[in-house]
Amino acid sequence: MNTLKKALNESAAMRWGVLLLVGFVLSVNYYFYDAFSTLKDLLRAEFDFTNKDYGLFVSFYSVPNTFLLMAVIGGVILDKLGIRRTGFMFVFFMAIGAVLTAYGASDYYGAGGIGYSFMSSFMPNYSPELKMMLLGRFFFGLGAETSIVVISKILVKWFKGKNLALAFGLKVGFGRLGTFAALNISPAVADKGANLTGAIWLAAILVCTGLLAFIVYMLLDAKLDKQLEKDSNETVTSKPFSFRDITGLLGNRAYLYIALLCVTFYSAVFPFLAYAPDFFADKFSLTSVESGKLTSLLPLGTMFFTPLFGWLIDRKGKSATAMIFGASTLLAVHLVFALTYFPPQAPIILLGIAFSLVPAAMWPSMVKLVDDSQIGTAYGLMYSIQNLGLWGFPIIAGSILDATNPGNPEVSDYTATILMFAAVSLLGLIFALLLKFEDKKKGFGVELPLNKK
Ligand SMILES: NCCCC[C@H](N)C(=O)NCC(=O)O
Repeated sequence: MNTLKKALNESAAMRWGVLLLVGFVLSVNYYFYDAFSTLKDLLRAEFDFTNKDYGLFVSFYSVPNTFLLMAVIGGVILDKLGIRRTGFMFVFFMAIGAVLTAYGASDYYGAGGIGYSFMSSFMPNYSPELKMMLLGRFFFGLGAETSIVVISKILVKWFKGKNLALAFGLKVGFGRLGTFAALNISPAVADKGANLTGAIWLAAILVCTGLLAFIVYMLLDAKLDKQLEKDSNETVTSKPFSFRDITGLLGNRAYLYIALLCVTFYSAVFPFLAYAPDFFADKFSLTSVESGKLTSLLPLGTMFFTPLFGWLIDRKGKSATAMIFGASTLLAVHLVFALTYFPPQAPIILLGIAFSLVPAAMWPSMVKLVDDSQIGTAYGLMYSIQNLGLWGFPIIAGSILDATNPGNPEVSDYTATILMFAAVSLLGLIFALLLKFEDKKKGFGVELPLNKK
């Protein structure tokens, strides 16, 4: 930099302001993802959604990221086109997807609005409403996952060398804030079905305001680049992308174990969360507002615990042990949910601890396993692998639920479904143990404090 003026990222106020802006984009992303879990019964009543239809809707988020490898490709595009253009494009996709989903659930569309007859013309087993909502969820997912990768890169740009780990922990906290808000606001706005479309439109409008927030961020980003005398194309990697980068990563056993822990652990949490309000409502005879509030204890706890555990792991290390502890707690909680009528508050708090420990330990551990030049590809690949689980398990859960509750009753027995989540958690525990053994054997230093590489 050849100017005496302080660059924007040198100002703490600016850095935390940027975190607030992009944190908001992440919050609305998570809000939309989770806004439907408390509406599951209302979707059944209004649009005749079976459990499998609902599972399909949840899972469509992951279709572009898994089958089109969009999270990996998004990472490569990010390195080529830079933060502003990639971020705008993918947050825009998120907004389009959210609006299409809300449109699919709207009265105007249901009364034969634009696209209704086309959506009625194929696959008659799926309603035109479901098909339009699936299309929306597809675009939303396409934009949402890569926008998380973009936000990670933004944090590195502004916070590298200045509380980066804390910034990452707070970033997860912003995501959980979105989930917490969705679980409380969505059922209240839906008002037992009197305003179902209003609740979905609210979620879509929030995503659109996220796009506005991102545009404001772009102005700051451009100013910072100008100050740092970068060209308008921003930082780009000179190294061309090669598929050998991916095979190389998968050949690293420690990376493979952490990716497999990622897919199994998150598959036993996010798809579970999509069913949790309905599960609690059915098992403990709660209203949708009460079960939404109960489920929201989970993101509420993780909002505070994740930055705290991140801060501890930075200083004390023990990441692999933290992942083992988190995965075993998840397994115990699912067994309690499936097999007992133990009051759910305590297990939910334990689940919150597990759901803070594993993310706080897992994501930063990557710097111990792969070279800095491969971090983007490593995260992108891990997201794509993770999305395979986020795609498959909501459908599997819905299918098990349909099979064990013939006739799509209002109150369902979730025992077999939750036992399936327990089995997935057990796999996660096995991968966490394998990671610890591999780290011990090869000496990556996963157990060491993060600031000592
Ligand atoms: N919004 C729900 C899906 C987010 C998935 C994302 N790839 C992820 O893993 N985020 C990390 C986290 O702990 O939320």
